Amino acid sequence: MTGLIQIAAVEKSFGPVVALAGIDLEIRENEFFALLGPSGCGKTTLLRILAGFETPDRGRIALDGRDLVAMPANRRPINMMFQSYALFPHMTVEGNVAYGLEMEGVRGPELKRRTAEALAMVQLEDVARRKPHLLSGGQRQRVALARALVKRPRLLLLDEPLAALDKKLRDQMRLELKRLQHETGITFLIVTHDQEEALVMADRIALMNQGQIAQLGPPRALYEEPANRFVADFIGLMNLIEGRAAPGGLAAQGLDRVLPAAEGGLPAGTPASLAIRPERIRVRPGTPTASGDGLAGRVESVAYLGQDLILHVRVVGLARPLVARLGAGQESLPEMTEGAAVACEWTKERARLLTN
Ligand SMILES: Nc1ncnc2c1ncn2[C@@H]1O[C@H](COP(=O)(O)OP(=O)(O)OP(=O)(O)O)[C@@H](O)[C@H]1O
Repeated sequence: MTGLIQIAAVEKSFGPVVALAGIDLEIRENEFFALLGPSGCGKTTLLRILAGFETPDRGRIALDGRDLVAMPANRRPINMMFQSYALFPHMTVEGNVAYGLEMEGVRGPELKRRTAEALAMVQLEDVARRKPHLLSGGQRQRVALARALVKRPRLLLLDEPLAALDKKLRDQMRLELKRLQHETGITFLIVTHDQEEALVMADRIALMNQGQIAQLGPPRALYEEPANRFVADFIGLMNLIEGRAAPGGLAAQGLDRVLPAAEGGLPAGTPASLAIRPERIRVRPGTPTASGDGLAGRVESVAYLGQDLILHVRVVGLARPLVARLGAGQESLPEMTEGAAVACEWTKERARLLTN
């Protein structure tokens, strides 16, 4: 895949507030890209800069190698779908979708054909003559999508596109958005604070924190190989145990031993956190063997989540209980009750040492 958008050293402040503190990023042709991060991390600002609603203080942005910052918003081959959808209430669905094309001077059979195509793409042919207030939330969103896609932009910006929908519809629309991206071949850039949404939909994710990119990569890399504590904590559930790097793993604070972890080249003595996913922890009833690596603990709580069981295990000396996720098929489950003595273990390679 080739580069569509190049963002280099982009900075933006609002008075004393630094919204973007130096962003370098390439968005590729035909990819589904997610800007993910907590509220206030700068993702909407970056989206608005791409759309042309804000100007960066410093840095360069190019589309197909051409400077984008100097290009007026309405000349950019970029469309934006707003969180509020911003539909025209007095126009029909069809009218809303056709509007952008009419503004570009498209008329007659071509206007009809392209509008019909866009409506078919989001399965709204049946309600083409209705006004927006007679549509469900999901249908309104499809109109907004059709309106954004009909002009065939090179880049479609989506600002929290699923935020206004209920959970069931949201799950459905995730797949729908992915299908639309695939079918149209248009590059999608979505802004979301919902990590699950980003993991499910995106080809690549830029996880942002305080105006910077904390990690950029495919969902799997962010989940399996978080670059730092912030990423580990933000994506999925993660146990983080504080201590210092030591030969073989982490000399844990509050424990008189080294917990197994891949050292990742950290010199012994460096302050670090051991990161281990709940599904990587094995929990056995009973106490650890003297020679084993297991940590002795007591089950503090048990929660059934359909397929899985989430255990909180209190380990004397550790600041927080360990969270473990067990498949519901395991034989030892009947013994996992509150107060039960258990041993928690993991393979060295499954745990990583992270700094900052
Ligand atoms: N027009 C503005 N004037 C002043 N401050 C702003 C403006 N726009 C954004 N900010 C500030 O810049 C920072 C980044 O905001 P931004 O909206 O980009 O974050 P975000 O990650 O999209 O958050 P959210 O998910 O809450 O929208 C925040 O501290 C915000 O208050």
